[in-house]
Order: sequence, then C-alpha cells, then structure tokens
Amino acid sequence: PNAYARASETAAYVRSKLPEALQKPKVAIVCGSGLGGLVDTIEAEPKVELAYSTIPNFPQSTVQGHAGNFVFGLIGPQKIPVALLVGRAHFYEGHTMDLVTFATRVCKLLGIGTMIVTNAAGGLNENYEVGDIVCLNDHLNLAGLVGIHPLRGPNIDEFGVRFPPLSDAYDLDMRRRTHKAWKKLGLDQQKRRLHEGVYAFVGGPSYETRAECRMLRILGADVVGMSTVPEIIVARHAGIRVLAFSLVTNKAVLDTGLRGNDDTIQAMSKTELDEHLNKGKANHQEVLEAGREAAKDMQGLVKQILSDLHED
Ligand SMILES: Nc1nc2ncn(CCNC(CO)CO)c2c(=O)[nH]1
Repeated sequence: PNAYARASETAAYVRSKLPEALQKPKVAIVCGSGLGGLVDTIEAEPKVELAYSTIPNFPQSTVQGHAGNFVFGLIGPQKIPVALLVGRAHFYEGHTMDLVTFATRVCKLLGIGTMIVTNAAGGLNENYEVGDIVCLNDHLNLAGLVGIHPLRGPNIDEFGVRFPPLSDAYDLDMRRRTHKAWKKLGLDQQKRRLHEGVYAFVGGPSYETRAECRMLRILGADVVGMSTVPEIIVARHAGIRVLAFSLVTNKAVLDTGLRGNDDTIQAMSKTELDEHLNKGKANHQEVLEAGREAAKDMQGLVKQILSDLHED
C-alpha cells in the first residue's frame, strides 16, 4: 500500500488511543537531538505517550538522544492540544525518505495544520555561537538536488500537487511571531541569540569535512544538519504551515587546517599537532549537551508562540 494508505491506517490507530480532549491537536512539535525536554511543557493530565515501536508503520529511531515517542497532551493555561514527536528517523540510519517523512504525513491525517520542527545543527555562520537558536527562513536540499527526495516517484494527490512550490516554505508570519515572542520573554536581554538563517541538509552520518563546510558557507548556508528538510518538504506538499529552529550545538570548522608543507609545523610536537586537530572536532555528546542546556529557552519560546497563536 502507498504512503497515503499506510499513513491513514496509522492515523486511525493513533486516534483510537486518544481521549476526546486530545483528539484534535492543531500543532505538532518535532523534537530534535537532545530537545526531548520539550515534553516537560506538557501538563500532567490528560497525556498519552505512544512508543514508536508500538505504532504500525512507524520507523524505529536508533539514535542516542532520540527517544522515539509520539506524545499527546495540553500545553499551558489555555490547554492547547499538541502532538510531540520526540525523536525522529534520519536518512543516515538507513531509513528511506518515505519513512523519514512518514510521521509528517500521519500528522496531516490527524488534522495538524502547523508543525514546529527543531533540530541540532552545526554553525557555519561565523557570527553564531554554540547555544544560539536559528529560526530557519530557507534551506539547501543538497540530497534532493541530486534526486534523493521524499516526493520522488508517483505523486500522492491526496496530500498535494505534483510540483509543489517551496519559495514560501518557512512561514513568514510564524517567523515574525517568533521574534516577537523572543522579545516578549526578554530572551533578547541575555547571551543566547536568535538569528534567521539557511539550513543545509546533508545526508550524514559523518560530519562534514573542512572543505565541505567552506563550500556550504559559500553556497549561502548558515547552519548544517542531517534532518528536517525532508519533513519540511512533505509538510509543505500537504499544506501544513511550518516553523523550524536549529539549535547551534557546535561551530563547524571552516579553516583549511595545517598543511604538511608548513615550515612552522615541522617543529611542532605530536601532542601539539593532535591538539590542533582536536579543536572544533564535532561529536555527538556535545550536540546532546548543548541541546539539554538550551531546552529551557527553546521550551519557553515554543510555549509563548503557541500561546500567542492561541490568542488570535
Ligand atoms: N558540523 C556539524 N555539526 C552538527 N551538529 C549537529 N548536527 C546535526 C547532526 N546531528 C546528528 C549527529 O549529532 C544526530 O542526528 C551537525 C552536523 O550535521 N554537522
């Protein structure tokens, strides 16, 4: 059966597990690496947590820091019904693009109209610091440009058109609301900054080389990561409004590094060489740590955006 049939089956299963109060979530929040803490913003009751392993057709998440739960609950005093995807399937795990974007299609069939997608990313823009948040306003779909694309193959008309436009993919009104919420929370008075920028999607799982980081920067990317873009494209195809945030968990290394023919390094000790090489080497533990650090502000921001949205 095609993705529509499978997503319909899964949506019916999920709905059957939800009490009346949680049946009609309008917003879904995708929690990126180490950002599972967003679940804490959900009130205690009523709350339903479905492990991906128990949901038919759902891909299993195999990455540390990606739990794998579909959580339904109410957020804030206005008791806004939301769905949280804690953990996502990544292309680098070996999942097909279909599976990577399956949860997005299930959200569509659950009646979700807005998705807030968060991820951890490497900072390419030299003005970014670890811990900064980047509200995405565009992306470079490197894999998609060479045909590794979630909409490749027969179009599923029930979701959307054959050739969807993406020039307005990152909802301008939602971005405006984000910057307004950031100020309203007084978050602009502290160290962590909120930027707007372009996300480069790479397949992974290896982190980029120095030359690839320089190339991505020249191509106009501000952050680089291994997720999000396939979900954004499938969400837009299905007419879901999207807002996406990258948390800068490490600064990508753009300098060329030392050259073997530099006279200066001939005199350097092995330890000094190793010190230089370890500087800026990306690793997953620092990604998760930065995620946990920023979770509080990210939670506050998402809650404020939802609250303001609910007011209107
Ligand atoms: N240079 C660089 N730094 C990064 N920090 C987080 N990510 C996103 C990838 N996250 C993976 C591995 O941490 C887990 O999904 C990246 C990345 O892709 N590149």
